Amino acid sequence: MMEEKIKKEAEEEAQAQVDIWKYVFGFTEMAVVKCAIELGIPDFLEGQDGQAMTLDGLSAALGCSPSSLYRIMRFLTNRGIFRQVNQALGCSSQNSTSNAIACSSITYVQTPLSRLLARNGEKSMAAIVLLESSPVMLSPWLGLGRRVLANSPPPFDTYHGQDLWSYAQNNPAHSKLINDAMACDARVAVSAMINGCPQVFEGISSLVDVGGGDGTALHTLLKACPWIRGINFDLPHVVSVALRSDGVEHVGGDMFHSVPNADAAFIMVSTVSGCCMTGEMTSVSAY
Ligand SMILES: C[S@@+](CC[C@H](N)C(=O)[O-])C[C@H]1O[C@@H](n2cnc3c(N)ncnc32)[C@H](O)[C@@H]1O
Repeated sequence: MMEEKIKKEAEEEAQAQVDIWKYVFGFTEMAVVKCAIELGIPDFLEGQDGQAMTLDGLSAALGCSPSSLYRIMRFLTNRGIFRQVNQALGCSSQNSTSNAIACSSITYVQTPLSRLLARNGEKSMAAIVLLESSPVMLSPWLGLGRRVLANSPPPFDTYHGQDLWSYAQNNPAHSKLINDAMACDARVAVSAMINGCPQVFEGISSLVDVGGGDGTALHTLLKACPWIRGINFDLPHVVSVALRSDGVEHVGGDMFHSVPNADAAFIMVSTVSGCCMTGEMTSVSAY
C-alpha cells in the first residue's frame, strides 16, 4: 500500500515536471497562430481549392525561407492546424541537394481549424486572434496578480489609464481591431440564432442592437429577415465607421443614458475574454 502511494507520488511529480513547460511556453500557441495569420498561410492554402501545396511553393508565395516556415508548420500541424499530407524527413537550414528534395516533397492542406484562421472565411476567427494577441490587450494580463491583491480597477484600465472603449475612441487602429473581431463573433452567433430559433424574429418590425459594433449582426440578420428595420446603436466613434447597408440605421450614443425605441432590443455579450478583463461584462449586466 505504502509502496503504491510512493510510486503514484513519483509519477505525479514526473508528470508535473513535464506539464510545467506548458506554462513556461504557453504564449507560443498564440504567437505562432498569430504568425500564421499575419503571413497569410490559411488564406493562401484556402485559395488552392483543396490541392496540397508544397513547402517550397508556400515559402516562395509568402516570401520566407523554407526552413523557418517548416518549423512554424511543424508546430501548427502538430496541433491540427493544417495537415501535412506526406511523410518527410524534414527541412533544415543547410542548402544541400537532399534538403531541397525534402522541402519540395512536403505538402500541406487546410483543416477545419486552420480554415477558421483565414481572414475572409465565413466563420473566420482571425480578427479575434489578432485583437486578443495585440500588445494592447495582452499587456494588462501580465499585471493580473497586482489587480487581485489590490482589488484595483480592471487590469486594462489600470495599465492603459482608461477603459477599453475610451482607449478605442482615442486609437482608431485599435478600434478597428475590436470592430473586426466583434464582427467575426457576430457573424457566427447571428447565423446560429437565425438557424436555431428563427421564430423569435417573427412579428418584429423594428429591432435595436445595443452595442452592435460595425453593424455586422444586423446586416446578417436582415438578409434573413428583410421585414425588420434595424437600428445599430453604439458609441459615436464606432457607428461613424460602421457598415452602411439597406434597412439599417446607425445611431451613436451611450447605452447607460438612453437607447433608441424599437419593438425589440438585443444586446449580445461577446464571449471574447478581453471583455471580462475590461469589466465590460459587469457594466453590461448592470445595465
Ligand atoms: C463586446 S462588443 C459586442 C459587439 C457585438 N454586439 C458582438 O457581440 O459581437 C461591445 C460593444 O459595445 C459598445 N459599447 C461599449 N460601451 C457602450 C456604451 N456605453 N454605449 C453604447 N455602446 C457601447 C462597444 O463599442 C462595442 O462595440
